[in-house]
Amino acid sequence: MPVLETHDLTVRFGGHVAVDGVTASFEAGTLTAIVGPNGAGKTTYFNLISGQIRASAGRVVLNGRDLSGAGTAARARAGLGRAFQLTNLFPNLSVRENVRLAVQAHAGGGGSMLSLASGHRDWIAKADRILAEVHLEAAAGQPAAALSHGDKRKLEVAIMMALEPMVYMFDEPTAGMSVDEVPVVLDLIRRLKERRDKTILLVEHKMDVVRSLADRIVVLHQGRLVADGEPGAVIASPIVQEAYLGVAAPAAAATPAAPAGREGAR
Ligand SMILES: Nc1ncnc2c1ncn2[C@@H]1O[C@H](COP(=O)(O)OP(=O)(O)OP(=O)(O)O)[C@@H](O)[C@H]1O
Repeated sequence: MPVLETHDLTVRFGGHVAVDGVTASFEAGTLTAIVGPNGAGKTTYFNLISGQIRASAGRVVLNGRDLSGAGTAARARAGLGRAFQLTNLFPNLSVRENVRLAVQAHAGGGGSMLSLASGHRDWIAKADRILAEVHLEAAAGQPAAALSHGDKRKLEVAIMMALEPMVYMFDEPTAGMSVDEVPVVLDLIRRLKERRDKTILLVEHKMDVVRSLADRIVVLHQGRLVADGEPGAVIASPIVQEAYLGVAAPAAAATPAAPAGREGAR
């Protein structure tokens, strides 16, 4: 059974259909890259899945459960994890405390004083394990606000890992990062993928990143799903060739809205 499904997912902004009847399903242990020209509807599709915006029509189903009427918090509790919202961080708390709070929230941290005390040790131990995984252990005692942009992103991934979602959604994970920070974040995503039990969705403009990480590519164009499949076949398809590589598509194919090679500007 797929972990996540969208059925005919659609949103209209005034007369503009930003996401138009997108039906797709995503299995555990797979990383799907969602690509398309600027304005194709990729971020809006993410917003519809995570509940940031309400669909005009269609459904979002997680593990067989229809979440279409649920808000963002309920969707997060149900197992949808979205990275890089930046609102997740407590800037004045330490890096470790930020992760510990997420571990505790996931554990449902209540109970007696005794269980709270032992729970607290376990939560910190788990927070430290996660910080080691994302290579932030050396910064554990620093306030979150003191971190570099790249390290903040790692901390956000750590917080998301602490919440143990079923689905990880990354919207341009390397945007705004320095050259030396990029491989660290990509390595994090690669290691999440290697666990084989998570469903990962990645919006990404850089085709080299997509090629190196994706098991599958979904192409959106003017809000519609226009290609979906194994990376080699999708990258070779006329619509992707034209949108990303500047090769003219046959007359029958739709014309992408963005100039060729636009992703290279990111
Ligand atoms: N809240 C909104 N109100 C009105 N129009 C919107 C809103 N959000 C997105 N849009 C429009 O919907 C379309 C899809 O936008 P979206 O940001 O999802 O595209 P994208 O594929 O993520 O683009 P990019 O690659 O540039 O980030 C665009 O035309 C955008 O202007």
